[in-house]
Amino acid sequence: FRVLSGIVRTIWKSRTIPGPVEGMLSFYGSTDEFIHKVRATSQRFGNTVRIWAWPVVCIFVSEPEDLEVIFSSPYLQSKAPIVYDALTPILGKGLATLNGAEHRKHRKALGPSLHLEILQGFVPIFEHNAQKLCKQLEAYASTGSTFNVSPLLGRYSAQGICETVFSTETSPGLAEEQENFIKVLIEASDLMFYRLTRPWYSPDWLFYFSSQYKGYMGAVKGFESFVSKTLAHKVELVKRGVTPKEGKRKAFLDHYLTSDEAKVLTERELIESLKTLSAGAVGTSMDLMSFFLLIMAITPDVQDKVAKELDDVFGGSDRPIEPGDLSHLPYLECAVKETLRMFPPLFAFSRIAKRDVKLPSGHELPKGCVVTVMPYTTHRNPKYFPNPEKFDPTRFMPENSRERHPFAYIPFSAGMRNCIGQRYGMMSAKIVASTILRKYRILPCPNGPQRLEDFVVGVGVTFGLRDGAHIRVERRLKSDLKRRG
Ligand code: HEM
Repeated sequence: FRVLSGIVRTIWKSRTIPGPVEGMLSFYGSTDEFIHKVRATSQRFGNTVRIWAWPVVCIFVSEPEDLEVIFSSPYLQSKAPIVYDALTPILGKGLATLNGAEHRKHRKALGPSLHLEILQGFVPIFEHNAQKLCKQLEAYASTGSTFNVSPLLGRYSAQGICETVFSTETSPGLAEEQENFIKVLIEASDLMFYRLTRPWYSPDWLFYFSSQYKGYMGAVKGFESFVSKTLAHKVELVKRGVTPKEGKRKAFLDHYLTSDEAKVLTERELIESLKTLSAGAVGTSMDLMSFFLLIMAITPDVQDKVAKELDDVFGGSDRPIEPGDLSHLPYLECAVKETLRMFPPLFAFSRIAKRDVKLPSGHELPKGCVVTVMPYTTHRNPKYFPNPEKFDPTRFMPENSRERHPFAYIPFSAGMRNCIGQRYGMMSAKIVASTILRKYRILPCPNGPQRLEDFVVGVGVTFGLRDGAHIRVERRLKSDLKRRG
């Protein structure tokens, strides 16, 4: 009775918030259309929209003043089980899915092993993997043929996770399992989305009858097996006192296992959080970089400015990128940020309201509703981003962004549940972007999109290009540099 009366109360209290009468059904249709429907809904009903998802009440919030309350209220920090339970078998019971004291414990334990100094040690790893990717591009540059760069970016990110988080080069005999792990990391978003959008498959015994059961469970097992075996090997090395020598780069785990925080999590908890870190990193980074490269292909003026900046820093040389170089690439950084504004890989994320919470916009979030934050709509608010459909990196130049509301731009969320991999993700993206653009000019595919509005996007757990980024590449010549003056 208490559950039922709680549901009725939530529905009753949310009745004044505008929204389509047909609720969730208004988004029914292909996933390509989903994001356009979400935008149309917010254009029609405003920045706070109530969506019935019987019996759940979902409230989309996108006004920065309201978001400030959402990111800071202690009553709005718990993940909605209806969304996150479906992701847990692959994502793990780690940072992204835990709540309250458990969440704080994991955050405190893992945060120090991802601080800036440690990340800077990852630069040569990203650089090396970006060079490997460029070698693969060479074949396409010679023939001028069109290809899908997204799987290569997925591999770049997944390989990066293996080396920066697990330092797999010191884990012999796991090559086959690592390959499987990389495959699952690249496919994780699709696998999780399949189960998330089919709530009737939530119980394992019903999911057993699904056509995806075997593939999904194979992925879950592969993930678990790689993470636990690599961890066991690392723990053994630490016990024997075998740690990377002074001056040699250390992976996340090398730091964590020898740090004061190492005893905070049990082995099981660490395995779960490692799964979360890995699954959280790859799909998002692959989507971000796919959008970025496709945008470069269709905005040659922006691409030229990025290339000019790279030439200024590297002088047309082949020298490897160093940590210090990254702060001298402000325009590249702005272009990556603008990509995240227009196409935030996590276009939405949710919390459950533990109490009624009043928002500055005047609406009240009733206890029990699912609060959904929508970076995709927030980032298209013309009050903060005039002409929002235009790709314009200069929006993020300090002189143009200083006065902007801090919660008008939230690709990595904000507050105590913001993305723990934000700096990692930006660094990895800037390194692969700069390595590619130093060597190659990106061109659009003749039959593919020539304008941003032609992009065919698809929604999964992350938001990406439905068919990947199909591009062509051309080797940059020294004469390009001179021509641009
Ligand atoms: C570059 C692309 C990335 C984007 C756009 C992104 C975005 C986000 C967002 C919006 C959240 C909040 C999600 C929510 O509240 O449900 C989040 C959380 C998280 N992200 Fe990222 N992320 C990226 C890369 C990464 C990377 C590289 C890692 C790991 C190295 C990572 C690990 C995590 C984790 C563990 C959380 C959960 C944090 C918590 O709840 O305390 N992400 N990310």
